Amino acid sequence: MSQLTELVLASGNAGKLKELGALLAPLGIKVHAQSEFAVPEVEETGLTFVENALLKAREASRISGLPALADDSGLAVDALDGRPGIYSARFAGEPKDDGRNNDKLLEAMAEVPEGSRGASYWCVLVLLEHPEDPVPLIVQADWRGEILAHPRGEGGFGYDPLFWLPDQGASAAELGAAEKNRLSHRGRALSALLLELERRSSS
Ligand SMILES: O=c1nc[nH]c2c1ncn2[C@H]1C[C@H](O)[C@@H](COP(=O)(O)OP(=O)(O)OP(=O)(O)O)O1
Ligand SMILES: [Mg+2]
Repeated sequence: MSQLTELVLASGNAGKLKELGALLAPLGIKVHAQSEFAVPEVEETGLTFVENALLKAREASRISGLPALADDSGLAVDALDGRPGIYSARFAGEPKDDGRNNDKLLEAMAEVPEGSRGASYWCVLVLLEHPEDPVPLIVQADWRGEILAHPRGEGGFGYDPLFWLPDQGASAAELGAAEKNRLSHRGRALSALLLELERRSSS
């Protein structure tokens, strides 16, 4: 890929925009929200994070005329056989709502004992140079934690108040923004994406 100086973030999620924007802006990459181009929310019909991220990136790139970065992510809970997974945003139905999703997760985990409450956040990032890009740059990363029995913290978004990090002694919603970005599935996926971009542009 030629030098990446400008892109559209193919997401309507304010939490993702904030986190990815904070990581990309210092690199001199001009980041546009897809709302600037009135990109509509695409139906996430894929069965994997990769497929859904591709759908979102392609639509945003097509409408904006810019390279597009999409994030499809979610929470896979061990005791729920990996649910809600790709359905994380719609776990409690439409319209999607973080509060109702968290309530539903607490309810689903009510009988699960301490020691069996492990879970992983997953983040897939897809970068398309243009809508017909045949070689999308694709990376994925996870973040291990445990599901709390009660919410803690005010930061982050989504399931963060229920995502406990034993090593930090904090929920994801109790971390500072920079610390979350350093540790998280999203922050680490973006590091991998930037490495791969670097490798491509220098070869
Ligand atoms: O760091 C995170 N902290 C908390 N929750 C998170 C995180 N990362 C993903 N999640 C949850 C939020 C949502 O329930 C689902 C993503 O769903 P996902 O379809 O990728 O995003 P979305 O619909 O909110 O926005 P969009 O598709 O426009 O990017 O996983
Ligand atoms: Mg979505």
